[in-house]
Amino acid sequence: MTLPETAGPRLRITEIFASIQGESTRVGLPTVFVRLTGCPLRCSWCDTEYAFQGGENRSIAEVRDAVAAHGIRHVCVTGGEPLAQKSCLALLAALCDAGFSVSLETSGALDIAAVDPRVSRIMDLKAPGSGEVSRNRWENLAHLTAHDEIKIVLADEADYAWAKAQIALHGLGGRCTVLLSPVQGSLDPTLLAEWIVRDRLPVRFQLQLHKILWNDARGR
Ligand SMILES: C[S@@+](CC[C@H](N)C(=O)[O-])C[C@H]1O[C@@H](n2cnc3c(N)ncnc32)[C@H](O)[C@@H]1O
Ligand SMILES: Nc1nc2[nH]cc(C(=O)O)c2c(=O)[nH]1
Ligand code: SF4
Ligand SMILES: [Mg+2]
Repeated sequence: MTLPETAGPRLRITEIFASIQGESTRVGLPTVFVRLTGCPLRCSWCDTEYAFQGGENRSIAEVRDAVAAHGIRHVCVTGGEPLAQKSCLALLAALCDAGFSVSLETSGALDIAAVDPRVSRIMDLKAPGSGEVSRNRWENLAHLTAHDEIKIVLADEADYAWAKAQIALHGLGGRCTVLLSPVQGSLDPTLLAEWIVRDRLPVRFQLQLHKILWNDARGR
């Protein structure tokens, strides 16, 4: 007997929406976002606090079908902290099985080793200005491949100095793409761009494109 499609593990979901990918090397691609509810971190500058609670329970099949209904091949699983829900791993595999090109946005505080290798993992390293630097799971670095990306979000010049030191210490530029992104309204993007060029950093400068297009609107 086959189980109904709504059986099995359920995930707490804040929203599923179509937009333009605003971050990572996939920037600009039409993408469906699946935002999982809840996060064990509290980054001082988090722009998605509305995902800390609430949401609705959905089965993996329901999420997959809701994604498919948008008719877009790129999917970004984000949050909140997606890996804080155990069933996220099964969701990522199910989305890959369904033929989507899948990326995952994750804080870097949880183990990324069991994520399906077809998924591009966009992993933050939390800088001191986030207030969560102690949560970085440094063991994760060993699991990253050229298919993944590291993102460091910078609140100020001290965060930039920290990022520069970590890039050198861990040879981050040789592992995968390293994205440096300013906290909007906190660090002047032009200054960050100039520091990167001055220091010849092996990184990719990033602005959150969706905020340029839609400001801080929810579901964009
Ligand atoms: C909302 S988080 C969700 C995924 C996961 N919890 C994480 O931190 O990667 C998605 C991405 O948005 C970034 N982000 C959140 N608030 C930001 C802000 N104010 N400025 C720039 N990036 C921000 C995070 O650093 C992360 O890379
Ligand atoms: N357009 C758009 N692109 C994004 N890329 C990563 C996002 C996220 O919140 O993780 C995000 C988001 O919230 N909106
Ligand atoms: S880990 Fe991600 S969702 Fe959680 S507080 Fe930090 S930026 Fe926000
Ligand atoms: Mg966002």
